[in-house]
Amino acid sequence: MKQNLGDEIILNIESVDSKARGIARVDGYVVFVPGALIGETVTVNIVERKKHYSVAKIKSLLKASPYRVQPRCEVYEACGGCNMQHASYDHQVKVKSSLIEDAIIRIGKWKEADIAPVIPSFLVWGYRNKAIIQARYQKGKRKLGYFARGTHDVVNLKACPILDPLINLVYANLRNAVLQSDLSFYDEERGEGLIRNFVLRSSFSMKKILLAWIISREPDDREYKMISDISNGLYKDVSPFLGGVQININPSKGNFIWGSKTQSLFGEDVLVERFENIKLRFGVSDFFQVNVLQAFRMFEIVAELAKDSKHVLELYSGVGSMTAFLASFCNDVVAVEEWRPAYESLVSNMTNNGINNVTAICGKAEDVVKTKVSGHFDIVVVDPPRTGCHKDVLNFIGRVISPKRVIYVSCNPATLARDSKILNEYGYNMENAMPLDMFPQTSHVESVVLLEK
Ligand SMILES: C[S@@+](CC[C@H](N)C(=O)[O-])C[C@H]1O[C@@H](n2cnc3c(N)ncnc32)[C@H](O)[C@@H]1O
Repeated sequence: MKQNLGDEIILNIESVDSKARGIARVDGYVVFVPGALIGETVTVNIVERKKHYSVAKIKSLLKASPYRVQPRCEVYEACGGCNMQHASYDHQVKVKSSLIEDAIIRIGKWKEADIAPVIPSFLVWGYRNKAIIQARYQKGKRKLGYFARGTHDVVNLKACPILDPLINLVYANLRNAVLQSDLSFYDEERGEGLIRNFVLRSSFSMKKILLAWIISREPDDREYKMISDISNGLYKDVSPFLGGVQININPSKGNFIWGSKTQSLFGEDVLVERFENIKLRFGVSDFFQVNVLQAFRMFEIVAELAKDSKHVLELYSGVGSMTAFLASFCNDVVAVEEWRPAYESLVSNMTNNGINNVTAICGKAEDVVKTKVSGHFDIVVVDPPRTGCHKDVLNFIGRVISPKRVIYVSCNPATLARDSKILNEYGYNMENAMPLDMFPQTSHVESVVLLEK
């Protein structure tokens, strides 16, 4: 049935998609309803019409799901950060199980995959160790917060309930001080204004925070003094939690956060996270799993799966968190990481932990495998970003080194399904998939998949 913009209709929600949008069908035509849960009956208005689907906004709930709960965050409706706070945590976990099953079976075309239920997170609030706060000048006002869903409009944010409470503490003090100053915020349209972002990272085990000011140009003397004064004030207010403060200059027009020039204002320029006897350092721009307790659980799962292997190739290794676990179970590990600061942390993490069976290589996995990696590997472990593995990486694994086993760690079920299908063409079968909830209150889901020849 054709719907027009603004039409009011009643829908029954059949399922939920990977963006946590309820899905309803009207005469075979799909309607996405953000914020609706499975089993709900809703009155909606059509707000977007495309050739094959529509998007609708809930006007009223005629039948609410028993799993519907009051979102904890006061800006939840507008903010682009979380999309599942309106569902109970048990229900979120069930939805994620069906999302991963759907990706593996529908996109990946795996008929006999053994998919375990999602392992819930230890913490469901206050777990996230990283915040990227946007500072923007919009409609004549300075705003500090997250982007609204699907736009670059900033939603003013005072605190975020999924963040480590220590980050919220530092951010609250920072926010007050910055808004009291007259420092200018970045205007995306004009490419003017000084402050672009604040990045706050935390170490869960050491109770420390790193703060980076991302600014669009060299500050003048007055601006530099204000940044130093605010940072020093913060240092006094939230001591002993603030480990260090840095300034990064990013003059580019794009969305990438980091510029090439970083200067330390004071304190440390790395954090240390500890798990039993392993200590891992990471810099403010390095990748580090955002939910640390759940991440360590995942590394143990990966190391257990890899434990009978002698020679391991690990691609997309970051600062070496998983590498340290793999190295303790296997004879040797070749670890590849593209981002130079993370590679440097990887090298020092291995040395500092007395791990001497890891060869670290800095470069893009798709290039490194063609030029710097050779020899026999029993297992390849990959943990790529959301975009998945480069096709040359999959080709190298499947055709060139052809290990008996591949462990694929993924934060995106769609690219996992796509890549595992390609590996299937190279003769790998999916032995099992173990999803974990690394991102409570959102529809993201992490998985560890074992593929074997
Ligand atoms: C999802 S993280 C995994 C890191 C690590 N396994 C962990 O759990 O901490 C992906 C890592 O791959 C790196 N990366 C992204 N693209 C890459 C590429 N083409 N080649 C090598 N590394 C890449 C990123 O810098 C990041 O450190």
